[in-house]
Amino acid sequence: MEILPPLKQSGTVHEVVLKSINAGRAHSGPLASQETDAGKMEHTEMVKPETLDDLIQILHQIFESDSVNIEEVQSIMEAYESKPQEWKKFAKFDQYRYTRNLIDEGNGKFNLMILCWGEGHGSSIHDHADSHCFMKLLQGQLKETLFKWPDGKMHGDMVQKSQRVLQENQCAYINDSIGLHRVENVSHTECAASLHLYSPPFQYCRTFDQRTGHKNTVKMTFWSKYGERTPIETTVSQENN
Ligand SMILES: N[C@@H](CS(=O)O)C(=O)O
Ligand SMILES: [Fe+2]
Repeated sequence: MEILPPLKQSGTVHEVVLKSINAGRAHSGPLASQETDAGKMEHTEMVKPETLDDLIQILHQIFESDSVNIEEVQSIMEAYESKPQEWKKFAKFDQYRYTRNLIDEGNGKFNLMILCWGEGHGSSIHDHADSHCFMKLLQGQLKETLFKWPDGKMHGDMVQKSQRVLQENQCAYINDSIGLHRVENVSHTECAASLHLYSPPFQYCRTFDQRTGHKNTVKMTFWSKYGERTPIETTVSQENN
């Protein structure tokens, strides 16, 4: 089994220092980096989001900028300690499939949503439409299996690159250059909830048949938006992938 590629390729040592949100923010925004004498140790001061609302506010600030620092977003999302009472109003489960529940449209820069996974629920193998995808575990565990893009002259199953189990509060990252993935709640007794941030937002993605590598474009819909069930007439049969 292979470890997922590091997000940061440089030789710089990166240290994240958590600050309380009340301790005041650096002028440059939620995260400020500085080099030491050696020029190798990079210290990062980061505001720790105390609540989900804090986290959303910080994400809005970060995404005001045109360039996204993947590590920064991942660290901020990981630093939020999941408290179910803060997000349970968005977490709506379905008996048959995982649900996608929109929380925030991030000023058009990102979509933030909670995905609710019942026992045994999973996604098909899919891409992320050239967007950044951050996925933080709010409750339970999820298994993520990473696949290579099919190369057209495939014989047999799609090639699996790695597999890992994400634990509560961990935040994973994927984009199309890293590969494709499938996410599953393999537990037969526990449900799971995950917080996903996609930037830029997207409505369509492609799903892949594990045996043949054949792909399909699917429209992704929301089971609920801002805590309200999406009206039935606007939901199509394909609720998710
Ligand atoms: N990317 C999937 C969820 S997951 O399996 O990462 C979605 O947005 O529905
Ligand atoms: Fe995904």
